[in-house]
Formats: sequence, structure tokens, C-alpha cells
Amino acid sequence: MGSLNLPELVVIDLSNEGLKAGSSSWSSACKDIRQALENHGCFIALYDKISPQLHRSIFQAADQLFDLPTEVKVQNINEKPYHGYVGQMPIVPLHEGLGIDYATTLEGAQSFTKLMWPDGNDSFCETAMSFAKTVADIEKIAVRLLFESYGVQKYTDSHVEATTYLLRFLKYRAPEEGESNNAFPSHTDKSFFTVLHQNHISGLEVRARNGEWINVVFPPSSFVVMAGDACQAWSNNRVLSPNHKVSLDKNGKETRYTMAQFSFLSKMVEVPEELVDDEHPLQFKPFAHVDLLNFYATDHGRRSQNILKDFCGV
Ligand SMILES: O=C(O)CCC(=O)C(=O)O
Ligand SMILES: [Fe+2]
Repeated sequence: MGSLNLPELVVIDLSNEGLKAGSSSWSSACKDIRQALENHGCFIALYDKISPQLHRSIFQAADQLFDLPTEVKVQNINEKPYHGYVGQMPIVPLHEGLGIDYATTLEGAQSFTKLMWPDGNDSFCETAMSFAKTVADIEKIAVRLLFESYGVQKYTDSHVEATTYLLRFLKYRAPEEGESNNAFPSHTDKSFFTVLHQNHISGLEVRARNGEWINVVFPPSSFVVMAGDACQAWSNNRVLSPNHKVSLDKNGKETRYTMAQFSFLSKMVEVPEELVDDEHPLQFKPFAHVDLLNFYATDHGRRSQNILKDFCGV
């Protein structure tokens, strides 16, 4: 009996129809999102504004991008850690990734496209930007719901205005015979939120607050919204930034693609005073988001078992 009872993530409908501001569906979504983020650090979001056409074109765009010669892809360099090209790494041989910084802006999308296709590739640029904007809308709804669930909605607008987005194209080739199926090691994200959209190949596993690993099976038309370390810090340790990893089916033959959009703050990350009281004393000092990434890029940061405590603990 127990083995059939697999743990699952909460599903929340963020589509317009399912969610009218001020309605009872809005308040129940507030409750659900808070509970999901406190217990699992993530949830599955349904969102009807992503058309089947956009879903198809973003994965075609991914194919086109990864087909470029490695010497072109390695030009995707960013001074911010973990923002640029990753590939041909012996510790993660199945994995390759590239990132578009400021992906929701025309400048961000265009400068990445020009670097990869000096002669231009308008359809890639349009698809990537349109996908990034749709995913940013999902992230903003999640922020609104979460802030309201803690009664701190007065901070939502300034938070949203200071948010920038990094869109990463991630590829995991199927393991060859005898090769490990560990495609990406366990980690927490350094973002505020991460929104994931995958093709038809699953592989994501998330560790819930109770220590249980959850195999995340989500339909290709849906998204996983996950809290990062910055969100955990902002919430004064209420929200969980969950450990997660990618393991592929040992016998699988197909390539897994994930689109991962990370949100970052260009203003200080700080705990709202409303989230500090006798029961919840302040746990973290305010910090610049990019400094969390820079800390993670040091030996001390990478080895840390409790990065927030080591980086900004009070
Ligand atoms: O591919 C996935 O589903 C997860 C990717 C991930 O965790 C990351 O890039 O931080
Ligand atoms: Fe991650």
C-alpha cells in the first residue's frame, strides 16, 4: 500500500479563469502557495497563456541553439557566476546549458541572439523573449500570491519592479550504457524564484521539508515554480529553498530539455519587518542578491551546508 502512495507536489491553477484577484479562488491560492512553499519549496503551476505553438517553438529554438558548434556556444560568458555556458564538464557529462540574461528585455534577447547568430535569427529572438515574458508573468503572480499570503502586499510592486530574469536553456542527453544517470547534482537555487518548463522527459527530484525525495512528474504544458535561497531569506526562513537534482531514466533514449527561468533582485534582499516577531526573530541580514551568487562561487560558499546562515546569518 505504502509504496503506491507516492508523494506529489501541490497543483495550483494560475490561469486567469482559475484566478480572479479578490475572489475566493485568489484567497485559496494564497493559502495553497504558502503551504506548498513552506512544505515542499515548490508547486506545479497550470497556466493557460502558454500556447501549444509557443511550447513547440521554444523547444525547437532549444534544438537549434544546442546544434551550434561548441566554439560558438562557449562565447556565452557572463561575469555573474552560473549565468553563462556550461558543458563538457566531467562531473556532469550529460548536461549542457546556456543563459540569456535580462531575457524579458529586447536588448537582452537581441544581444544573446547576435552572439550566437551574428547574421541574425529573428525567430529565435522573438520566441525566447516571448517565452521569457510569459514565464515572468507566472513568476509575478506567484510573488503577488506569496506576499499577500504573509500580509505584506505593500512590498509587491517595488519587488516586481526590481526583478530581472535569467532564462537558461538546459539539455540532458540520455546516459550511455554503463554511464551514471545522475544528470545534475543536488543543490538549492540562488534565485528568488525559479520557474521550470520541461519537454516530455521527466527527471527532476525535490527534497521536501520532511526529508522525503519527490519525483516530480509534471505535464509538458505545466510549470514547476520553486523558491530559491533569496526567497527563503526574504521570508525569514519560513519558505523552503529545496534541495533538488536531476536523474534520468537509466534505459531512456531521449534527450531532456528544460527551460529554467531564474528571478533575481536588483535591490537589497531583506526580511520585511512584518515577518519578524518574538516567535520569529530576525535570521538574516539584508544583502545584495549578486553577492549571494558571488559567495556561492567561492570554496567556502560551495562547501557550505547552510549557505544562508554562512552568508548572511544574524
Ligand atoms: O532541469 C531541471 O529540471 C532542473 C534544473 C535546475 O535545477 C537548475 O538549473 O538549477
Ligand atoms: Fe536548480
